[in-house]
Amino acid sequence: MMATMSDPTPTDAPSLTDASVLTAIAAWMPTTRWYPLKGQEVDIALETSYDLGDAEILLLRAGDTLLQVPVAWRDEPGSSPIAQLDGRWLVDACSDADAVQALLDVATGRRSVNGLDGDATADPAPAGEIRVITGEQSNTSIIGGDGTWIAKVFRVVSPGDNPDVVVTGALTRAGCDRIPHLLASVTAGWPAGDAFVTGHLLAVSEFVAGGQDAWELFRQHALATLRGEQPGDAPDARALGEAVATVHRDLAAAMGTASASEADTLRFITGLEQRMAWARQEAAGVLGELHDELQAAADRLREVRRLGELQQIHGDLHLGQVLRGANGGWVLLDFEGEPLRPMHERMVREPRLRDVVGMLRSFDYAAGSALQELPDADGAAAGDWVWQRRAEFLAGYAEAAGPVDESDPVFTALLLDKALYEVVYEVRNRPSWVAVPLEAVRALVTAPPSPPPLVE
Ligand SMILES: Nc1ncnc2c1ncn2[C@@H]1O[C@H](COP(=O)(O)OP(=O)(O)O)[C@@H](O)[C@H]1O
Ligand SMILES: O=P(O)(O)O[C@H]1O[C@H](CO)[C@@H](O[C@H]2O[C@H](CO)[C@@H](O)[C@H](O)[C@H]2O)[C@H](O)[C@H]1O
Repeated sequence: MMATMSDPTPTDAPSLTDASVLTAIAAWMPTTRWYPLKGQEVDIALETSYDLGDAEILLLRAGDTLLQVPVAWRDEPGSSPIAQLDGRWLVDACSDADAVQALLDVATGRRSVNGLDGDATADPAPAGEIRVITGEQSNTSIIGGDGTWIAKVFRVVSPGDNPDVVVTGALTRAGCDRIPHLLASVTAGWPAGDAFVTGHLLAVSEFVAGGQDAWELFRQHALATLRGEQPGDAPDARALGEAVATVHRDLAAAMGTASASEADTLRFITGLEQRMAWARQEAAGVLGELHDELQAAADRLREVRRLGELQQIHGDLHLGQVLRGANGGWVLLDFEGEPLRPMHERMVREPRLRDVVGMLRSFDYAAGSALQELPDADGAAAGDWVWQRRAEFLAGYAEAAGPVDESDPVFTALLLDKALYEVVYEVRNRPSWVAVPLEAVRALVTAPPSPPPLVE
């Protein structure tokens, strides 16, 4: 049973193991943006919990997935109530300033909690008034310390290192100036069968004040273009290419590189084949119509011969992971990798092209989402817009890191791999968006990408 910081006396609220509490949480989770199992029938069970005094971190087993749900009992519903039970409010602790302070104290080592370890390289300011980000997010991020830091609560928890802590930590130590530096983190331990495993729960980073979301900047420009307005200069995709190349250079310096062996290449092809099979199974309802084309594309994967240099990459690079700082420079966020990829696969060295195609897919998404909003707009104009951004980005990347060979089978294979992943992501999270990556898959398996004809 829990008590609040303002009222430390025991309460009459039900205990966490009470069926009514889990039932309430199970009903609430699918209403959140971060819940990754929407539309699936899964039983929810309490795996373990950590007592923060005025709040509690729950690790809930939902099918094969372990979910982090910090909660608190309060007298008032606050801004994110889960349920009223026996006269008290069970609330989402991520929206509760006292509970967020407790999480921060664990990260900085000021509060010791059985089963949790904090690790801080700086001394973040007290939480104060907090603000929870409301956006397209797989996790939950909270801005605190008078807008000086942002704490990310990892919603899906896995045994092993989370690259958002380890990779951002390595880039921070290397002094990379294209990322917000990592300030602190929390690791948890829990029993798993006969073993005892650990995994990251939280990362606290510098907050990029006045940062503008690259996704919104590019999407708004695409929208204005499709509306036939004079949109002005597009956001600087060339500088974005340079920024990505800089982070790749810093990652290589901080975490090393390796020349791909034949075994690496084979593993890479097998990985792509397995991901394609996974996507075709997970999104059978929408990918079924492309059965023959996907089969032929799977056969073409065997054309991949040389992977070149491998290194730690971002792993899920898209415009939503980029901010334009107050000084106009681009900053890359969220090194967690793809949320649908098992954690142990996310710190495997990869070709840098995977990040490059992630960004190219994102320009396509920006135009695709603009077309969804303006269904009568000119599809060819949207295509031109994408090709311009793509050319600018690749030119900037090439300037800092050397040219990208778009005819390389690795490039084509990774583009298709990303689009297939996106189809599964949208089926699970945003079914009304699925047409955007599905059209990309269709185009990639029916005709290779080629630029629009030059206008005389
Ligand atoms: N360091 C930061 N400074 C400012 N805003 C940030 C920072 N980190 C994240 N954000 C904002 O929060 C959003 C979600 O963060 P992100 O790390 O991508 O979460 P998720 O892994 O859940 O997708 C970003 O798109 C950005 O708008
Ligand atoms: O940012 P996350 O790590 O949570 O990434 C996941 O969610 C993204 C959406 O929020 C998803 O990205 C896809 O949609 C974006 C527009 O919202 C678009 O810019 C990306 O290109 C597209 O892949 C990402 O794939 C998923 O892993």
